[in-house]
Amino acid sequence: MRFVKGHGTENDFVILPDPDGVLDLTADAVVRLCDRRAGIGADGILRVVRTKAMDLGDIDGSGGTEALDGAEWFMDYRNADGSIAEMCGNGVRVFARYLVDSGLAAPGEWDIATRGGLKHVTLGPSGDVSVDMGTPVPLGPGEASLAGAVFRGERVSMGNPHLACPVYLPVAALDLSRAPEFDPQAFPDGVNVEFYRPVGERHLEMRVYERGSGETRSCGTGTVAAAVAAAAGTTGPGEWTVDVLGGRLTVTLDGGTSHLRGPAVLVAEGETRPGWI
Ligand SMILES: N[C@@H](CCC[C@H](N)C(=O)O)C(=O)O
Repeated sequence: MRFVKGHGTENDFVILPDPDGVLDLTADAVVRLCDRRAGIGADGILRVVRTKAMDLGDIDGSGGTEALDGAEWFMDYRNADGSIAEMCGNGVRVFARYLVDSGLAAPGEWDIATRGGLKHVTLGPSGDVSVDMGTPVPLGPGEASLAGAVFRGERVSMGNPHLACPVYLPVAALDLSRAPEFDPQAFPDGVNVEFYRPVGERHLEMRVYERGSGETRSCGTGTVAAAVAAAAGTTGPGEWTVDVLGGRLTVTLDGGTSHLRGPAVLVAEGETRPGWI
C-alpha cells in the first residue's frame, strides 16, 4: 500500500491514495497504520478518493450526494482509533497540498468534499494553505473535567463537536495525559476539548484533546472553535492568531464563515510491506 506522510502544524497524517475507492480500510487497519511504535504513526488517516467513487449514502439529507458534486476529490478522514470524523481542518489543508504536489490538482482554489460538506481551499505551488471552514455554530455553555477540576466553556460545532474552555494559567501547565471527562448526554457523539488562554489582542495559546486521537499538537477545527469561544460565542468579525504546540495558525471570522490558514507539509512517502496490514 502506497502512503505519504504529512502534517499541518504537527497534526500528522498518513495519506493513502485510493482514487478508485478500492481500498477496504477497516478500523483495525487505521489503528495499525497510526500506531507510533508498531506502525507508521499519525493522528489520523486521509484516504484520497474520487468523490464519484465514494458510497456516502444520504450525506446531505437530499437522498444522495449532490451536495458534494462540485468536488473531484473526497477526503475520507479517520481518527487514530479507527473512528470516522466529519471534518479535519488541518487534514483538509494537508490533503490539498498532497493533491497539488502529486499533480492531481493545480495550484489555485477549488473545493474538496468531506463528510462535513464542501470545503474551499486556496493554495500556491508551495507555502501556506487556507481553507474556508464554513460557519461555526456556537451551541452555548458546556463543561468537562480534568483530574477532578471542572472547566467551563463554549460548545461549538464545526461539523464536528467541540468544547472550547478558557484557562487562566499557561496551557503548558495542564496535564492532558488522560482524557477529559464529560457528560455523554451533553455530547452524545463525543467531543474534542480545547483549552485556550488569551495571550494578546486576538491572540490565543491552545492545547487540545481530540476525540479519537488523544492530545494532538494542533487541531484546525479546534482553533476555529477556540476563536469563536474567545470572541464571546460570536462568529466575529476578526482575525485571530492561535499558537498550538506544533506552530501557529490564523483564524479569520467574518460574522458568517470562517477561514483557517497555516502550513501544510509533506515529509515522506513509501510503501507498507506486503501482508503487514
Ligand atoms: N485534527 C483535526 C480534527 C480531527 C477530527 C477530530 N478528532 C474529531 O473526531 O472530530 C482538525 O485539524 O480539525
